Amino acid sequence: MASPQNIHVAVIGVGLVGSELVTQLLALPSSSPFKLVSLSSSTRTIFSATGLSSTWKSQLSASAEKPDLTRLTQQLSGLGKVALIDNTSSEDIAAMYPTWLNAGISVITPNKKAFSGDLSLYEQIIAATRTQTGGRVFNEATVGAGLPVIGTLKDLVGTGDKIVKIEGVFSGTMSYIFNEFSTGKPDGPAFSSVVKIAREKGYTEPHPADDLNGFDVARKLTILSRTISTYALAPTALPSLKSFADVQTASLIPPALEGIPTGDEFIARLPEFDAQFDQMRAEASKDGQVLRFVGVVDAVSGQIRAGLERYPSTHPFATSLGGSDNIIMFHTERYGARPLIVQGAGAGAAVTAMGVLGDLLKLA
Ligand SMILES: NC(=O)C1=CN([C@@H]2O[C@H](COP(=O)(O)OP(=O)(O)OC[C@H]3O[C@@H](n4cnc5c(N)ncnc54)[C@H](OP(=O)(O)O)[C@@H]3O)[C@@H](O)[C@H]2O)C=CC1
Ligand SMILES: N[C@@H](CC=O)C(=O)O
Ligand code: NA
Repeated sequence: MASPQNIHVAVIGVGLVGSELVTQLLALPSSSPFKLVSLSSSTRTIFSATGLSSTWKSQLSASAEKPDLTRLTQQLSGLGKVALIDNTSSEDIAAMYPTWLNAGISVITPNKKAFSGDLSLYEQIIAATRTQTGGRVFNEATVGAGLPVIGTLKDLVGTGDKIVKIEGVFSGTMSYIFNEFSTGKPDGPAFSSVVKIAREKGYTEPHPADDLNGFDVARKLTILSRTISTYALAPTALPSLKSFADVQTASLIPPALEGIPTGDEFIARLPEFDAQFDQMRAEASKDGQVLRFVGVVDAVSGQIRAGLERYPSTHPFATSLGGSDNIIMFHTERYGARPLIVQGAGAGAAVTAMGVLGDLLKLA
């Protein structure tokens, strides 16, 4: 039976996550309701109201058309039901969400910028989704990549449970780095070498300093805190964060490497600072401890913080994590004695694209 293909999909950003998302989307059964109509990189765009096919990569690289968000909005506005998927980390694209949502276009994204940046943008987004004609917004992959974190949190608070505290390892990059670097032994691989591998595995942000400075975790904690405040049935002690910069965050970036413009240069200079990380590892090991970069959203005290902490070598953060695993513990009124725990790969193209595509299925 022919598919109705009644949801038109426009994809912005076809890097690691974006190209995997398009591959997963085009591999859905032909009975799926999605029609891929537009693709954009930072330099080129293609649009076809009748649908794009598996030859999209060559079509996009052959296109002479430059991306233009105003024109794209006009093209999409006449199509009926539309989902726009933002796979960039761009603030400019994030700033367009209210316009798209107000035009009835739904937005799905792993991009954390809109939900963790300026509070007024976040408020405009939520307001737009609450109108009769507004599009819907889905951001499951912004925290824990494909892991069910945002959906779980919305279900908890939307059904009246009260969050006490959410704590865990929220960065796939930081998880990989410290799972490899700090195993409880006094020595091991150089810090800079594991950061380089995390980048090669596709776990890091486009600029790896955005992971090492703790901002990626601070953004995720901001998203969780705002999600609680937006959807909880009762008020909490959580502050109204003006942006992720309000989160108490301990950076791992040596001061001399602050502000280095490119990821390549940052990675090239990191070995200069291996000795100081070696020393931290050796000191933790002497006390039978490991280093882990963790985040906490405490809805009772109102404290939200991200930083490097030491845990006994027998702690679950030391024994049960591998690869880019995230672990997120929801301590709530209902899950009082033992927390609800979500754990698994928290970065990487395949699992992140799955989280994005899962949101598209929810929209359908
Ligand atoms: N990698 C991961 O494990 C995870 C990533 N995420 C998030 O997913 C998003 C994408 O990450 P990832 O794929 O790893 O990053 P990449 O750097 O691989 O891809 C980002 C892409 O965005 C494109 N881009 C940037 N600005 C624009 C623009 N204005 N218009 C169109 N395209 C643009 C770039 O295009 P060009 O190539 O032309 O420069 C680039 O290919 C980020 O927001 C990240 O935080 C979330 C969870 C996990
Ligand atoms: N760079 C991020 C990617 C997912 O959000 C991470 O390492 O967790
Ligand atoms: Na998730």
